[in-house]
Amino acid sequence: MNQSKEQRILDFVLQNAVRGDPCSVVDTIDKYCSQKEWAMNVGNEKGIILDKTVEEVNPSVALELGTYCGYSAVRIAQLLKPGARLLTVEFNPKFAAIAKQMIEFAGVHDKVKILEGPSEEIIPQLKKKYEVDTLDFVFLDHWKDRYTPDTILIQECNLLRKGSVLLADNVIVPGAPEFLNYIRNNPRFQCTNYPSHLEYMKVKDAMEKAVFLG
Ligand SMILES: Cc1ncnc2c1ncn2[C@@H]1O[C@H](/C=C/CNC(=O)c2cc(-c3ccc(F)cc3)cc(O)c2O)C[C@H]1O
Ligand SMILES: [Mg+2]
Repeated sequence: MNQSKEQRILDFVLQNAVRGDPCSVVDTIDKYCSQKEWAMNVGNEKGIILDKTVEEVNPSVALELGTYCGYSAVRIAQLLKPGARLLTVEFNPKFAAIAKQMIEFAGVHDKVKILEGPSEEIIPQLKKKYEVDTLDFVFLDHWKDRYTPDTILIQECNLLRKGSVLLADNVIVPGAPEFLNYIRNNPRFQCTNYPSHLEYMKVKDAMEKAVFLG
């Protein structure tokens, strides 16, 4: 049975990266996806924006929507303080299995929990089933038409506190126009746009940061 692209990315990491070294895992995925096969990892240019935001927030509890191969989960996890945790949501079991192996190889599995299922089912379970009080940081990188409904759902589930930070990938390409309209016109959020480029390409993209004002 021929391999998937995601399996080829994982195999390349297992053969070329350094076990237990998150940086080498991230760099190895970037090497593969820039030289061999493009894939929708946040990439290094937008990854630096992600890193700076995570360092600024220094979250105790972080949520990621759209794990995919685990690239951004590894980036986020390596920046977390002791005792802090990342919950990452992925509904494709094949991607979840790849990401699990990627995260374990990187040595950050004690900080990351992959929650398998659709975000609209997982988000309402965060408080009771996953013992979340509030979310300090949310990275949105799943289907772009889910950014708005899930941001609304997160608020309805009382998961944000004053100062919680949302960071959304791809607000230019593929684009999340409805989300930008919603979040920029919502007085409960303070928004900042970070122009960048699509991962591994010269195409313009951007990330949007939204701070919840309470
Ligand atoms: C609702 C829900 N719940 C749980 N997991 C969910 C979910 N929706 C998607 N997911 C999971 O997240 C991942 C999906 C991410 C969607 N991301 C994208 O579609 C995406 C697409 C591009 C892109 C840009 C230019 C092009 F020409 C082509 C593609 C670039 C990116 O950075 C992306 O994140 C995998 C999927 O199984
Ligand atoms: Mg993305």
